[in-house]
Amino acid sequence: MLPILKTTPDKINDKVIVCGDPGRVDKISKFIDDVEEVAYNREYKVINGKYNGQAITVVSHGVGAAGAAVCFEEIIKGGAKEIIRVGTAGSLDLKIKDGDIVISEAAIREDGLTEQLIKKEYPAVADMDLTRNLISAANDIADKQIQSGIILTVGAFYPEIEALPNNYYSEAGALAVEMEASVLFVIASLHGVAASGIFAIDGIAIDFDADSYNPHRDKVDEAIKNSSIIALEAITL
Ligand SMILES: O=P(O)(O)O[C@H]1O[C@H](CO)[C@@H](O)[C@H]1O
Ligand SMILES: O=c1cc[nH]c(=O)[nH]1
Repeated sequence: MLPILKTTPDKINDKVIVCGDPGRVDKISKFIDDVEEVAYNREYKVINGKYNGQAITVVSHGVGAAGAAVCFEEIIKGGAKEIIRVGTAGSLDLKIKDGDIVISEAAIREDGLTEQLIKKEYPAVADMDLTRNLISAANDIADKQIQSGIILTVGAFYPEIEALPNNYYSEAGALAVEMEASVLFVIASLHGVAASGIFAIDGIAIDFDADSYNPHRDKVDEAIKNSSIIALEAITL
């Protein structure tokens, strides 16, 4: 039993797409054949289906490191061998705008969780082959140029007395910020599982202004749709 996903290991396919929002699982399911809802417990919605004739699982992991880590550990226990995260992220580079797409080669471990699993010196890197597949599928599908590079994973979404470290890592060349990729890459690497990520940009997150954050716009939806198709192509190449 996978107690928090509330399903059994035989329901998890080798190829898994993960995303934060359970609603995005439904959107991705529109591109998949023979869709079967497997489980829906807490923020974790699990569906199975086929893409390019190959068995695929799609799972939501919610917002933030701790809940996502539970999902990643359980899908790997269930037998996942290749995992791609389809997410949204804020831009840390003024040349990368709303509706653009970023592919992650590695993630900075400001997630607040993975240091409880392994020392911070251990890198959070994406699998090279899956990342290459994403870049190649993106070049075939998207009509805009797609950037790939290092992204930032942070534990907090809303800053308080302390600011988010967005500007610091922007200066260091990070392309975008989100909240789960480093967790995925560390846990996947520790288990010898391949993982990568693709992100729809939903705003500029340099001098992050949480009050103006609004991912619910057509150009972001379009980038999420394209990212989903690119991920499905990449994982079945
Ligand atoms: O759109 P998702 O996949 O949830 O990704 C991003 O959006 C959420 C914040 O709104 C965080 O989970 C962040 O990583
Ligand atoms: O964590 C996130 C996700 C999307 N956009 C942001 O600015 N931050």
